[in-house]
This record gives sequence, C-alpha cells and structure tokens, in this order.
Amino acid sequence: MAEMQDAQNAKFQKLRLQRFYLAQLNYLITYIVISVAWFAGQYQGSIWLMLSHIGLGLGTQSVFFALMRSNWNLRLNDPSMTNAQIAVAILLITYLLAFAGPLRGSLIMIYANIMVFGIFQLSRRDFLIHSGLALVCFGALITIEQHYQADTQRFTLNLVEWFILACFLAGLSMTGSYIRELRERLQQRHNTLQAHQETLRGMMGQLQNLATTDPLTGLANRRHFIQEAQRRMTLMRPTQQIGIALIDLDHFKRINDLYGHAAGDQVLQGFATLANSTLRDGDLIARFGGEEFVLLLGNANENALFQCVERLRLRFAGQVFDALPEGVHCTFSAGLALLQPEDDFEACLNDADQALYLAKNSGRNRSEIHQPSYA
Ligand SMILES: Nc1nc2c(ncn2[C@@H]2O[C@H](COP(=O)(O)OP(=O)(O)OP(=O)(O)O)[C@@H](O)[C@H]2O)c(=O)[nH]1
Repeated sequence: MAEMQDAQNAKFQKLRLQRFYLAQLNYLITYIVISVAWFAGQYQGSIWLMLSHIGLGLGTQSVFFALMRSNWNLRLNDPSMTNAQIAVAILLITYLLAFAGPLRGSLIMIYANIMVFGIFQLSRRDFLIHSGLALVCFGALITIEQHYQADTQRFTLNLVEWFILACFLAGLSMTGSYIRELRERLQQRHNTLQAHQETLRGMMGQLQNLATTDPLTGLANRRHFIQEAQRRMTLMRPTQQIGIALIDLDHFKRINDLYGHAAGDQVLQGFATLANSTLRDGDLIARFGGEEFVLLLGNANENALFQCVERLRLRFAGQVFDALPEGVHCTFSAGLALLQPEDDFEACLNDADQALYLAKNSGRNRSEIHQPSYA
C-alpha cells in the first residue's frame, strides 16, 4: 500500500517537473525578447537593469526547482505550487513592463500566457485572484508612471491597455475554470470506471472460485483437478513421475443412513481439513465426486506416494467426529498409480481406479498401488 502511494507520488512529481520545465521555456522566450528589445534600442533602461530581469527570473525559478527536487513541495497543500509560481511570474512581468516602453502594448499579453499555466489547476476563485493581481500590478504601474511623467495621452493609452487586459483575463478566467470543471468531471468518471473495474475483478475472482472449488469441502473440484493435472504434465521433466491416488471413503452410505446426511457432510469436510493439513504445498487434493477424492503428488516415486497416502489414511482412521457416536470412526481405501511424462492421464486414472477396486475387495481401509499385471 505504502509502495503504491510512493509510486503515485513519484508519478505526480514527475508531471509537476515536466510542467515546470515547460514554464522555463516560456521564461527563456521572455529573456530572448528582453535581449532583442535591448539590442534594438527599445528597452528603456541600462544593460544592468535589463540583466536584472533575467537574474530575477533565474533566481526565483531556481528556488522553485530546488523545492521540487528536494520534494519539499510535497509538504504543501498544493505541491504543484501553481499559485505561487503564477504570482511570482505576474510580479516579474510587471517589473519588465515598467521598462518596456513602446513594446508594452505587445508584451502585456504575457499576463494571459502566465494564466494558461493554471488552466488545469486553478479554481475560478484562483483565476479571479490572479487576474486581479495582474490588473492591480499593471494599474499601479501606469498610475505611478502618470504620477511622475504626467503624460495624459500616454495615460489614456495605458488605461485602454488596462481595459483590454481586464477583458482578456475575464474571458480567460471563465474558459479556464470551465476547462477545470471538465477535467474534474472526467476524473470523476475515471474514478467511477475504476471502481466498477475493481468490482468486476472481485466478481470474476468469485466466479473463478465457484467454477474451480467444491462448495462443501472447499477443495478443488474435478474439473479444476483435471485441468491442473494436465497443466503439470506439460511441465514434467523426462525422468519425473507424478503420483495419483484415488481415495474413496469406506461404507459411507452407512454413515449417512445411520447418523444422517449432516453427519456425512461433516465427515467429508473433516477429511478435507485433514488432507489439507497433512499434504505439502505443491500437492493437490480435490473432491472427485460424492465420497471420492483424488490426490496428486508432484515429483513422487512409488514409496513416497504410498507413505503419503498411508499417513493420511492412518490419521483419518483415528479422527474423531462430533456428529458420530463415540468409538465410531471412518476409513478410506485408496488406489495409487504413477504417471510418466509420456503417459495418458485418463489411463493413469483408470489404473488408480483398478487399484482402488482391489483395495475395496481386499477388505477396505488400505492402499493398493497399481501393478502393470492388473491390466
Ligand atoms: N452426506 C453426504 N453424502 C454424500 C455426498 N455425496 C455422496 N454421498 C453419499 O455417499 C454414499 C456413497 O455410497 P456408495 O457409493 O454405496 O459407497 P460406500 O457406501 O462408501 O461403499 P464403498 O465405497 O463400497 O465402501 C451415498 O450414500 C451418497 O449419497 C455428500 O455430499 N454428502
């Protein structure tokens, strides 16, 4: 869970950095514009003043970069620092416009360009606040200028520029917040789809479980056993053998008849629990049907298979069941066969069945291994 959260954070942090680099490209373009203006003699200040714009840009952006690279921004409510970055950019542009002279009219739209960066992040309120900040900054600039220069014609032009800027920013705020709403709606749909996917995955898991498990004992069912056995056969090494044991509870009809079907069910469940606790991880036990079970031992030889089934048989014979009167025990008989890579699986099951038949006929409560001479 924590790892998933870390991966998610890293992904978002990467996106934030990408957006930051894109903003730096815009800063770079602005630096070029300032330099060109200076070379063309349109910048109204010394070279040091002109360089101070670039210096301030680089300085403030280095701080944002350091905050992101050190992951310090993750401590903030808004780790993208969009509001702070936009506010800083507005202040820097206002400082630039103060010396832009006749170029101011064309450079003023950089305010709008800055806002575009907030389109996916900023709420309508944020957009209005930043638009307000830009208008206040630009308004203060032209008011101070008018105070010191008292040029009415130029002040009128500045006021018209301020008005045009206000109109554009209002339009941008509406569009921006609409785009953000759309994005949120898309995000919601995405979340709903993901939740549906999770539910479907859970249901698929349940269906898979139902299709492969015997409901009474919780063991694998016949279909799953056969599929799994055939899959394991395809993975067998040439010298490897798989052990198969067909296990059939003895006189089980009597248990049902004498103590009831529920008692019979308890015995079947008890056998399943015992088998699960007796067998090793790679072994597979399944309910083949009724009171018949089948066991698969990977990488077995005759001796190992026999020992394993005998261990289970002796434990089962000693098992006490609440539903049965004291002293009443259940037993099983088992038919064992070994499966080689080149063998036919159905034929092997048949061999085990013949061995089981022999075990039943030899008095029950015993294991018999199939001998080729039976055939
Ligand atoms: N309680 C219960 N009994 C079941 C279930 N499935 C099958 N049986 C019973 O298992 C019994 C199997 O009886 P038989 O096939 O005659 O075999 P048996 O009495 O065990 O005799 P042998 O196999 O010859 O030792 C039948 O009475 C079935 O009704 C089940 O899910 N629950």
